[in-house]
Amino acid sequence: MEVDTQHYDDIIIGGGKAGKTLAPALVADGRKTALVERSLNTIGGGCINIACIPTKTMVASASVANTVRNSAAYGVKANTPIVNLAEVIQRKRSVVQSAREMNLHNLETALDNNLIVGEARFVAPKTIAVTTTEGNNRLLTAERLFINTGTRPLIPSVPGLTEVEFLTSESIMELEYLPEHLIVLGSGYIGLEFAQMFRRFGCRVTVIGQSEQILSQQDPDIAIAVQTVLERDGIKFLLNAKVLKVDRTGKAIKLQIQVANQEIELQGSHLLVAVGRAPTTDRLNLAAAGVTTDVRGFIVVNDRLETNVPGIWALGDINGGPQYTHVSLDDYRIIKANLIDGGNRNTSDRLIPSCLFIDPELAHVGLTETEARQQGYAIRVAKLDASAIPRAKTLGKTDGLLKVIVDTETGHILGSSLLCHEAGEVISTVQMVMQAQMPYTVLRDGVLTHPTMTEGLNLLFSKL
Ligand SMILES: Cc1cc2nc3c(=O)[nH]c(=O)nc-3n(C[C@H](O)[C@H](O)[C@H](O)COP(=O)(O)OP(=O)(O)OC[C@H]3O[C@@H](n4cnc5c(N)ncnc54)[C@H](O)[C@@H]3O)c2cc1C
Ligand SMILES: NC(=O)c1ccc[n+]([C@@H]2O[C@H](COP(=O)([O-])OP(=O)(O)OC[C@H]3O[C@@H](n4cnc5c(N)ncnc54)[C@H](O)[C@@H]3O)[C@@H](O)[C@H]2O)c1
Repeated sequence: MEVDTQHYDDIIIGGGKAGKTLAPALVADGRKTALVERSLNTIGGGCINIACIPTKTMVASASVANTVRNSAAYGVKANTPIVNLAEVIQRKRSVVQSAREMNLHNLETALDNNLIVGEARFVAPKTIAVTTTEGNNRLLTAERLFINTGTRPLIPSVPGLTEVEFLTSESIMELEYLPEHLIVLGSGYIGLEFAQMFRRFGCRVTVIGQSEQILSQQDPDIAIAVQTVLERDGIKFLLNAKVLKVDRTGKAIKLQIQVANQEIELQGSHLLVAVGRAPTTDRLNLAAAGVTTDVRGFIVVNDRLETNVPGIWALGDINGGPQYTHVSLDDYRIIKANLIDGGNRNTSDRLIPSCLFIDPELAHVGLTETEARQQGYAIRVAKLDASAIPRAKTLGKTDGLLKVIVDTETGHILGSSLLCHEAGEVISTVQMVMQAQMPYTVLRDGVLTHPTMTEGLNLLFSKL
């Protein structure tokens, strides 16, 4: 078989947020660069195709359904909303399609023929083999390689699970009809976003969590506040639960579950599995490159994102760091600073915010109260009910709890969790004050526009 071999300065394997942003930067730096992406349907990476953008597009539809359903409270009469899931999915597809086309255009402009569409695997330390989607076998070698291949849904080993047709975060976004009763396995980010979305579309929803608390990394008071809000929407929770067996009987999926000391049976029409993400390293043949992975299969890197093999870096979810698009983007910035701009950046100096896109949103930055205490800080904690914020009252969006943790000695903010309308936006203000290492009094006394959700920070910090 004839194999075409080409040499590059740099090869990027996988075009997630980091990889697709790095490619044009390397080209602009004068490097002969190739980017290998698995298929034309995945151009642009997970975020735009199967993750952040499609989910938030569908969350927007769920929010409209909810607004219409509750319109009478605002003095506006509307009929009960009818959700046409096929049309919701069509809207999602069109948002994804336009993002993918833009990404393809950008990559082709930057890389020309060096955007290679096919799955890559290592055959030697600095050599990868790619069978392109057109069926050509290519060998590519490079001085430097950047791995940015992301993750896929983790499927737990539950007896019977693989014999029933279950949903993942990808297939649930292709359903054409609303589930009658959606069971969600996993009470983390993906589980909760889909649970509320489908509840607001009009489905019965039950969430199964293995711990006593949902969102296990959050403080208990915040996790309970989130659960309360979701229960008010009509979502049922089974916590401290272990699924023992899954079966299908006719159209129903039947779960045998141990909850505390009791064994119960739960039946639903659909089952979504959302218990975390697995790295896509298994098909990369990293052994041929000598790249080390951890026990879960994520690539081990140092704080400059270097693997154990000189000249090979790993960026984004695949390196085992926090799984967010903005972290993957910052991984790109670290590489650019160190390899292009002559700087010296690492992962240790960055503050990473996050936002769970339920309604109200839950945004977080820095340490939780539990973490601050574990790390030995002397702290002051303030909490504010979202209903105290004037803007929340005007909008009729008074659910939520805002919390901040401050270092008693320095007055610096150590962390904050905001469960309120537009929390994902408001948290950036807290983050900037933290990054600037300003005292919390800046947010207590700063003149903030009235009436905005951010103004709630005046009230929150006044409680300290
Ligand atoms: C349902 C869902 C919702 C999410 N919502 C949010 C959110 O709202 N905000 C947020 O910040 N994060 C969110 N995330 C997390 C976010 O999507 C990821 O952290 C982010 O996409 C990681 O990007 P990455 O750079 O690691 O690579 P990815 O975006 O995962 O891209 C990796 C690319 O590599 C390609 N690839 C894999 N193997 C190969 C190979 N062997 N050869 C060639 N190409 C290969 C893949 O096709 C893919 O295109 C969400 C995740 C999910 C699953
Ligand atoms: N808005 C956002 O930024 C956003 C949205 C979705 C996903 N993400 C990212 O994607 C990552 C993956 O999301 P996820 O929800 O799959 O993972 P997760 O880690 O957020 O939550 C997984 C949950 O499943 C539970 N679990 C694990 N095994 C289980 C089992 N066998 N039975 C029942 N429960 C089990 C865990 O205790 C955990 O609560 C997130 O951690 C986040 O970084 C971000």
